[in-house]
Amino acid sequence: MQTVELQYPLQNVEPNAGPQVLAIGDFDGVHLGHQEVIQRAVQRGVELHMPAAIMTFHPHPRQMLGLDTYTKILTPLAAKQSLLRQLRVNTTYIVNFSETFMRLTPEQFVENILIPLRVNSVFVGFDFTFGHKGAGTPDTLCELAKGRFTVEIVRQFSLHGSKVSSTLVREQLLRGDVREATALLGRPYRLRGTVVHGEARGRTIGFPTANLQVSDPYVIPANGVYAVEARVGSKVYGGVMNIGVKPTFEADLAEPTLEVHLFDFAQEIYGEEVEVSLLAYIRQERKFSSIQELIAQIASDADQARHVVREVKSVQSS
Ligand SMILES: Cc1cc2nc3c(=O)[nH]c(=O)nc-3n(C[C@H](O)[C@H](O)[C@H](O)COP(=O)(O)O)c2cc1C
Ligand SMILES: Nc1ncnc2c1ncn2[C@@H]1O[C@H](COP(=O)(O)OP(=O)(O)O)[C@@H](O)[C@H]1O
Repeated sequence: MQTVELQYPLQNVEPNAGPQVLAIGDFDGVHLGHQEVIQRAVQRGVELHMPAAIMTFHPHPRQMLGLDTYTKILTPLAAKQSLLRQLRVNTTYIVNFSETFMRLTPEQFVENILIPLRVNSVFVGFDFTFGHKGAGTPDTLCELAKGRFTVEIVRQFSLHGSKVSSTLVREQLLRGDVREATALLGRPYRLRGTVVHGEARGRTIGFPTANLQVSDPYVIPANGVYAVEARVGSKVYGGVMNIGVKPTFEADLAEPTLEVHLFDFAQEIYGEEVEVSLLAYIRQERKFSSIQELIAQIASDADQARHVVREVKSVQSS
């Protein structure tokens, strides 16, 4: 997959780039609804013998527009690119969501961006909006195409009776419902970060925990204990993660810490990148009246998490 960064006005579009199929959207989360739009575009590309491209925006438009609740993201750019590659997208256009780009009218977006890219068919979700203040809708896009490209509007994708959306995924994560988030995403929710030093207390209680400093402004799931899988280098380990403020030890931590105890693992990994997949929520974090009680509880959490990891592995291999 090639990645092309676009600045407005366009400069680096090859003048004789062939016609192509294009799916447009923010695609934060690359959830099942997004996957439907993307897969339909990819499929059409195959049928028409044309490359399939995705157009996405960076930074996230809602972030640029200062809508507070959306400053946290589900899939940072690198994760999104890797998912798009797996979906067999040929090109990803990353449009710099600048002040100038933000002010384009729907007509300018079509004439100055889509037409120069020689789009043959454009796929968008039913609730897609574009152009200054989101004035353009899928219907506007059909009108502005004036027969030069086709527009396919992908209808609402639902699961368990609800519209699959990035907002719903966020809500489920903030409630700790990672199983539902997994269902909506079509894969577990993943967080990437670097292992940093903590208080070096974990090893003294028999459960060393790799403290994760996340690499991007991720949506952090609800505080609590989770069964996880964690990729360290090229290997994946089962583990148990605590997201929280450690009330047993700390008076008032402002930000939750993310710490993972990896099963059957004994290496020093400070400074390394770890990618954690959240598999299941186990329990709320709480304050224990003694360290012994906390240790016993962590041991039981670890047993439960091992069970979940085994279950997930057996489903994957069946
Ligand atoms: C599975 C697991 C569950 C945990 N649950 C709690 C908890 O309920 N309450 C709490 O205060 N700390 C909890 N902790 C955090 C421990 O207090 C923490 O790992 C320990 O203090 C080590 O911290 P350090 O990495 O800074 O050395 C949990 C940790 C793990 C790995
Ligand atoms: N099974 C394990 N799971 C997580 N980290 C481990 C494990 N075994 C060794 N480590 C190492 O130990 C560190 C965690 O030890 P800990 O005593 O909790 O210290 P810290 O407070 O610095 O996190 C990890 O960052 C990692 O380098």
